Amino acid sequence: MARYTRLTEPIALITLNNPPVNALSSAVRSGIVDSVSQALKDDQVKAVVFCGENRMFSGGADIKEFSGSMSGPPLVRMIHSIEASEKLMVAAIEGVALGGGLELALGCHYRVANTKARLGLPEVTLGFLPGAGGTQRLPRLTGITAALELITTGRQISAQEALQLGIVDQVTEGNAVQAAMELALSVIGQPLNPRRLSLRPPVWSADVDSVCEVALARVKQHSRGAMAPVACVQAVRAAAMLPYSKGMEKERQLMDTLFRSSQARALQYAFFAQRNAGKWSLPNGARWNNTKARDVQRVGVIGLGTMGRGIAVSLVKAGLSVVALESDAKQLESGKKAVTAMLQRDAQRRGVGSPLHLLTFALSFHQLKDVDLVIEAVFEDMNLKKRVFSDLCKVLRAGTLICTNTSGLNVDELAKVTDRQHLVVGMHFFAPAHVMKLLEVVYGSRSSPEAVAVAMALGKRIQKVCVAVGNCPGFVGNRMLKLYMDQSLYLLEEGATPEQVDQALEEFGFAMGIFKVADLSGLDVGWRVRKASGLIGPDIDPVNPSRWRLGQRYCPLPDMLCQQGRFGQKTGRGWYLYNSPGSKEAKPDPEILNFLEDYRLKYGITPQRISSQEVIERCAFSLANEGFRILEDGIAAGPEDIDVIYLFGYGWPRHRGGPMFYASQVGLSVVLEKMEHYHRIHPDVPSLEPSRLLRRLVAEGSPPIQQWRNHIKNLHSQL
Ligand SMILES: CC(C)(COP(=O)(O)OP(=O)(O)OC[C@H]1O[C@@H](n2cnc3c(N)ncnc32)[C@H](O)[C@@H]1OP(=O)(O)O)[C@@H](O)C(=O)NCCC(=O)NCCSC(=O)/C=C/CCCCCCCCCCCCC(=O)O
Repeated sequence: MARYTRLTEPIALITLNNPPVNALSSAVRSGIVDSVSQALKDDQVKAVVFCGENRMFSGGADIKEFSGSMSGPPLVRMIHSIEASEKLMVAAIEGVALGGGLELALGCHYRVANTKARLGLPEVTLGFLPGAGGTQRLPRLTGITAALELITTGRQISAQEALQLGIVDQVTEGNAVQAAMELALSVIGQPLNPRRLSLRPPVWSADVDSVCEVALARVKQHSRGAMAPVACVQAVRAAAMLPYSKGMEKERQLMDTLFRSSQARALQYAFFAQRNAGKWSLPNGARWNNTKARDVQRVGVIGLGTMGRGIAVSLVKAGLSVVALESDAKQLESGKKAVTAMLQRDAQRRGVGSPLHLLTFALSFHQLKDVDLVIEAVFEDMNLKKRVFSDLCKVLRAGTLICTNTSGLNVDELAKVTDRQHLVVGMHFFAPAHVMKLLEVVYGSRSSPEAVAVAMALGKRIQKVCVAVGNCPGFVGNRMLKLYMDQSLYLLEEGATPEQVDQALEEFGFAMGIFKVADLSGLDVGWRVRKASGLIGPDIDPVNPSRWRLGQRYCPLPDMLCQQGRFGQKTGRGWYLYNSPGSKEAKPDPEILNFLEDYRLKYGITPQRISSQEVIERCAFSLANEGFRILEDGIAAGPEDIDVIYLFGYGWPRHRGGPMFYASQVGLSVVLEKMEHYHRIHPDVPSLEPSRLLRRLVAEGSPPIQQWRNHIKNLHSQL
């Protein structure tokens, strides 16, 4: 777990050895403590170099240990004794030095990093702070402003930036261990006290208070309701005001509060859920580790509307060769301009060469004949997509995959018009596609495991967080979203205002309330979908539209807004009022309040006082309830996948883990009770009826979320 090597020079090498990321588990810490004591006992050893196996310094403390009882040598004490040692300690950083890994390096007297190394203190993303002295040592090296930024965001930096900030003493193109040894030999015998960061005075300056206030305002705005970033500011402020030992007391106090908090548990769950999503499995037993993905080099993108442009940009940025196709010359020209500009801007920002040579624009399907995979991103219209699919089959090679970028259309129905149903999968990108991290990879009933593997691998290559999901209307994300939207509309009918609902959701942690999101996306989008699905037709009275459609309660409010030309931000009016079309600042609109009052009067609805608690319960629990149905139906492999979709595609606050995790934290019996209560009051909303799986999990004693997969398996085997 930590290997001790006595080198011929007066140097000992301690190699952290805990693949894949050399996390500082209890065994690694024990190994380090033993190795350091061995070095200290050896009179010939004048210096110790720390490094990591496989050119990976350390990914930090072992996150898995946080959910159990912590044992082994405490990290804080271990690092302190390394720093206090009378022998020279040097960190040789390759790969990453993150969290406790960087804190260990900060305890060393010198730090050398390879140019490709990345350094950071990402603890805030796990719900706590760099609690092994990081909040006190880093500001003493970089000053308070840089330390605040790094610790409150968890941003990883390059070795070069670390050098500029004074975090490392030397950067080398070559082997960091070799460079660290050379540095050690050149400084052996020099006094160590100036190198011990804990001996440095507080980093006070006259503007500390204002700097911290600005940082506090920033973190409160960026991560609404998250405790850890606020605690990080408080801890760093202590480094500016207090001697090291007092600052460490403050760090410890704050850590004690955060460490077992529900937010920390949620964020650590999210960390593993995200990694777990890549380990996909299909109901037929095919899995990520028993299916090979063949290589994709050349991709066709059909349609250069908003989605197609974003997809093409993502592919090219990842080094793939792209043929982008449009149906008419004018659209092709405007798509070409937009994609080119996006790629050029990005290359400029990142200081890299333009990748435009990877991109070809085309008007004829024949130019797609050599591609390995096609992503169709035309308008969301089944007939149009079917036409494209059958035209494609005339020109593509036999083994070429056809993927459809759809937000909810039936992938099986599309596959049927092709000569290769096994090579058809859905790829549901989120807008803007070059920015949003989520990709739902949708397997149809005939999709081959290999096709899924290829789509998942391609998604990963373009740096998406990919989740494999089954085929049903809306897949996972939009199927759940519909119920969330329905509930928020019913709340308006019953007495709430858009700003009241949004405020409750934003206080819960969403970056934006659902009505603001709807205004941003455009209310006309859903209107078109409802028209296409037969919910709105010529038989509906536009003045007194029915609140009952296809056998259930229906809220016509959004349709009525669209009839007034209120499409959201783009028209300057939607659920909110905007200064001008396209402007982003949403203001409450008195017209909407009157409109809602008239509506309630017209339909004889007595407005109720709706509390924030009811908003959250009806929206969040409805999401989770549908999530349970999705699990029952086998559309998602586990609750973690659903949560990852909500975290990366729908703005669910990360410190609440995801809708399924939130339900598990609130308590499944509470969720069940609430759903029963709301269903009793609203029997005309069938989706409020508690799902079978929720009932079953409660009957089985509400097992922890990590065990739900087993219960689902049992449920399926009994069906
Ligand atoms: C950049 C990475 C390191 C690598 O990325 P990549 O190459 O893409 O690989 P991944 O797929 O992400 O990861 C590969 C596998 O490794 C697992 N992994 C990664 N990092 C860790 C880790 N740190 N611990 C455990 N496991 C890890 C990952 O899950 C993958 O596993 P698998 O293959 O899927 O099975 C990237 O992984 C990355 O960014 N990692 C996380 C980096 C990070 O966040 N580090 C910070 C960790 S936290 C930390 O270091 C904290 C330090 C201070 C702690 C002080 C403790 C004091 C305790 C005091 C307690 C006081 C309160 C007590 C009160 C009470 O008792 O009640």
